[in-house]
Amino acid sequence: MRELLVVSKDDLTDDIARFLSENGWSLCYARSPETASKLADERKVLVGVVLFPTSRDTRLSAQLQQTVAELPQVKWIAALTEQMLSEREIKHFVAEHLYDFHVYPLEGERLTTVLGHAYGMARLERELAHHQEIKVPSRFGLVGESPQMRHLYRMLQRAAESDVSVLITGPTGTGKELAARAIHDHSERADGPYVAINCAAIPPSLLQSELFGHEKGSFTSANARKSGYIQSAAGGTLFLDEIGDMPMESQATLLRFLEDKIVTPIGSTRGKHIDVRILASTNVDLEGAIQNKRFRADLYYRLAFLTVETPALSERGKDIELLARHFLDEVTRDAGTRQLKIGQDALATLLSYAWPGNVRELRSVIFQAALSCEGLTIQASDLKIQGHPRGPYGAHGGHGRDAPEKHNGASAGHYVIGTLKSAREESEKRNLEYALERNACNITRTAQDLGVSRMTLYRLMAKHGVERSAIESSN
Ligand SMILES: Nc1ncnc2c1ncn2[C@@H]1O[C@H](COP(=O)(O)OP(=O)(O)OP(=O)(O)O)[C@@H](O)[C@H]1O
Repeated sequence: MRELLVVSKDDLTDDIARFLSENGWSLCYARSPETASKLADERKVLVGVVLFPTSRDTRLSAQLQQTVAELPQVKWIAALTEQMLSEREIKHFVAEHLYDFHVYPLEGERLTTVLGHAYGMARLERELAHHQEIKVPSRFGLVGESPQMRHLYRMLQRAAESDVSVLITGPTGTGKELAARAIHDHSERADGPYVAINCAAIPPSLLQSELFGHEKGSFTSANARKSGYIQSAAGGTLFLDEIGDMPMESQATLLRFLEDKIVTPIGSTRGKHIDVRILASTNVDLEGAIQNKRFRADLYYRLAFLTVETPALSERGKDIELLARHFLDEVTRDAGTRQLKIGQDALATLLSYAWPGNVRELRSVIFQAALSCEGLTIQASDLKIQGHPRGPYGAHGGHGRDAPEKHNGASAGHYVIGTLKSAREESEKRNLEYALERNACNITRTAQDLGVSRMTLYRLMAKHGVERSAIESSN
């Protein structure tokens, strides 16, 4: 049986319902956008019918349109009146959101033919989506085939085969953390623990005890004995992200540990041998930090037995397209958007942009575009990037980098509206962030809290550039 979601105030007439079930359709009804979204998720519905009222009911009609717009992964067929079809707003709605429409009165034969086509198309798209996922190749969990990435894979392989400390360098958002994980996963320690800590996120006064542990009573708030991250990573790998932010005091203790592999918790006199491999990463120039006496040279040499560099995205050429497709697959899978394509103009924009935020920025641009795109193809205008074209002199040079934001031609009158609008937008964003925080970033609960569907929540997050990870890590 094929699932058919029926969104309507009233049930289908008995004879139509019977005809549909005789033709292999199992009906489920939704009277509200929330139920429709729940059913579509739970039953993985591919096709839906929306029954508009036969006499004028603006409120109901708007609600039905909202339901359809919020479930773009479903192929919709609407039943409506001849009179509705003459309305401009409805024409737009039909063109943008529907697979097909059916003018009242409903006829079983005609309806099942259209439903059959819609179902066939939905299945085909799903299969293609599956193939496309496979087509984007990844190695070590990383996407990219450029010479720069091939070099990185060779270095990762070398790092995985040895057991020395590795320093991973590269600009922000280039995949240093993924690289660290890849080294661990392909090393002999893969079955052991992988513990990652961000040195910049732990207050300097706590880092020492977090890393090495402490005895009960060793300092005012040490109510109980606690083992540190190094000990939790015993037999595996400890990844120290943003090592450049490690305070000098902890640097000295870490250096001692790297020399003798003995951990002595704060307040203890007894050291313990721990077998752990250290990987570290930085996006600041450590050599400069050494010159400025903010980083110990001896620690640097201990950490950088091997160095692995993750390249800036702007140096990876066509990888940008591969990564964009990879993230499009990810958003389709996670947020249930329909299968989208990247248009030629959008691709040209992606390829010519300087990507100061690198892969992380590309991911967020693709997510935002996918969630806000109205049609089936992402256009350049869907990409929220401005002001950083690469210009004629290569990736980071040239005049393009600091190009002013696009002028929107706002007059004084527009400006007032603009400020009111931006105040509203700001408060929407704040509410969204608070709700996510209140609900520990759980999407279903946050959506319920705000009284919107999950899809709308994803759209709002994309619109305001709010990322779950940012909220989680600020807690
Ligand atoms: N080659 C890649 N293929 C697929 N996804 C990638 C790739 N590189 C980075 N990413 C994704 O980009 C985002 C940023 O990556 P990551 O956190 O590893 O960067 P980073 O260099 O450690 O950043 P930072 O310097 O800010 O700590 C993540 O979502 C990651 O999954």
